[in-house]
Amino acid sequence: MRRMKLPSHKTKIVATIGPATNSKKMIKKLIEAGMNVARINFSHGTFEEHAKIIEMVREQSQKLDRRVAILADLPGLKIRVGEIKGGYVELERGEKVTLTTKDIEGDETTIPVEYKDFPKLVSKGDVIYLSDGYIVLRVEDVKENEVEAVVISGGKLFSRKGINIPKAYLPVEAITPRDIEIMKFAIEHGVDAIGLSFVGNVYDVLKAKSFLERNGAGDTFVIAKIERPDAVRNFNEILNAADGIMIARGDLGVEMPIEQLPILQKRLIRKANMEGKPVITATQMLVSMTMEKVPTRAEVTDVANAILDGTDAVMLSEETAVGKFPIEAVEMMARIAKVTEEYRESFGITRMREFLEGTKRGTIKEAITRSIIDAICTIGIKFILTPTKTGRTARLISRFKPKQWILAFSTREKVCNNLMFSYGVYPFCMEEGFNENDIVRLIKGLGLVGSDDIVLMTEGKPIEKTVGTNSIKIFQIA
Ligand SMILES: Nc1ncnc2c1ncn2[C@@H]1O[C@H](COP(=O)(O)OP(=O)(O)OP(=O)(O)O)[C@@H](O)[C@H]1O
Ligand SMILES: CC(=O)C(=O)O
Ligand SMILES: [K+]
Ligand SMILES: [Mg+2]
Repeated sequence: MRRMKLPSHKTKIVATIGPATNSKKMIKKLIEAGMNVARINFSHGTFEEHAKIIEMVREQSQKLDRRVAILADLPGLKIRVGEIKGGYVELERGEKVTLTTKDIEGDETTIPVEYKDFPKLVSKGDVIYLSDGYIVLRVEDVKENEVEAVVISGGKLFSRKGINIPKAYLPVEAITPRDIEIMKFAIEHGVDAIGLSFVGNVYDVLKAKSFLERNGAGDTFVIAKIERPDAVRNFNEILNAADGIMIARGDLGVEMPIEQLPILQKRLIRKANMEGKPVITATQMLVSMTMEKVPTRAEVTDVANAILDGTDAVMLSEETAVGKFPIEAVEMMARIAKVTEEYRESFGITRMREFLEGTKRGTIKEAITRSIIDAICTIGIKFILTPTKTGRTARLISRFKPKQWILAFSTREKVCNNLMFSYGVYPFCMEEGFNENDIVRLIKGLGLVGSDDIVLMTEGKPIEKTVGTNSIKIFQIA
């Protein structure tokens, strides 16, 4: 009998693949260390490189028999610095620099900006943030093709770093022509999920969703990245339309007063949890591990707190894309998750019940998933088994963060992959027409259950006008 071992952590780990990890060997190690979602940041690299990464992730995931979802993160409206001679320049306080829209190689005095209308976005006195706010400039003069500025806070500026002008009104659509090209590429390569950067309102999400649908990829997840104040203001509608959200703290921490981030993170996670939509907490979680083998105490605590806030997934960016210790960073997250999750039960269920208390969410699935929680608090249940068409039932159970694994069974590969964004859900891809006996046979065969174990299974028996999950049963394995 093949004995299967479930992962040691229920929190999902998203790792960005970059120059430090884009080889078969490193991808294999990332998966073994606990990576559940491979993120490709389309702001960097070429389609050729991206295609190779996708192929390697699929191949290694199959070889190791460990499911990994692929998230294509679009560049969106982010304005960026162009190429700089030698990779970076050192900007010093008080120096004058010219930001030009001409396509040149940058140096100490002239920095190229990859956005033609850049001078139209700023006026004298405006503050410009480079590299996630690490470097600050003030505008002195605006010309047709360039902006003169003075350095208020200096540092090393690397090629292709981001530019934020928090006050600027961006007149362009959140989904750029380049994003459309990338979505086409993503569809061709069967990517599971799209990360929509800088969404401002629900229409940005709906546009992306309808583009995917029109191109036969309506089952691709759309993760709305919350990284500007508009998105916070319009959060409820965005959440409603998106399949999941990412708290993109990098840009968010520049676009909004940074001290508001902790409370905002908690509020957004709570709302996403209540709707049963997966939420990823992103950026700088273990950033010191880009250079060091051991993270700071503050970083370890940040990961643990995000988990206690109710995040489904935690994300690594430069730590795994360009860092010196990518594997150690994933292993570190897995360790923090494992230990923290043991303490969350008293938090998770009680808290979610409190949140939902008094909210009338009159759907059958809502009632069913709430009663599952009653059941698992009453009797020792080994697993929650959920056959699912769209993954929705599994996600609604996942929001309570039960201590039992939620084993989800679906015939659709994409549905299974996208359950890799949800806390505590372990998906199995099944043959068309599978039934409840097939599920029991499978988990018995894998050694996940033995005789006398009690399991809970959700069911969807069509009756009258009702389709989808409409009942639960609790039974003992023979
Ligand atoms: N594929 C890559 N090639 C080169 N550098 C990369 C790559 N991926 C990430 N990086 C580096 O790691 C840093 C952090 O990664 P991250 O994915 O958060 O990107 P970002 O540029 O901050 O943008 P975004 O806000 O669009 O996600 C980047 O700024 C870049 O320096
Ligand atoms: C991930 C990302 O885009 C950010 O933190 O800004
Ligand atoms: K991006
Ligand atoms: Mg961002």
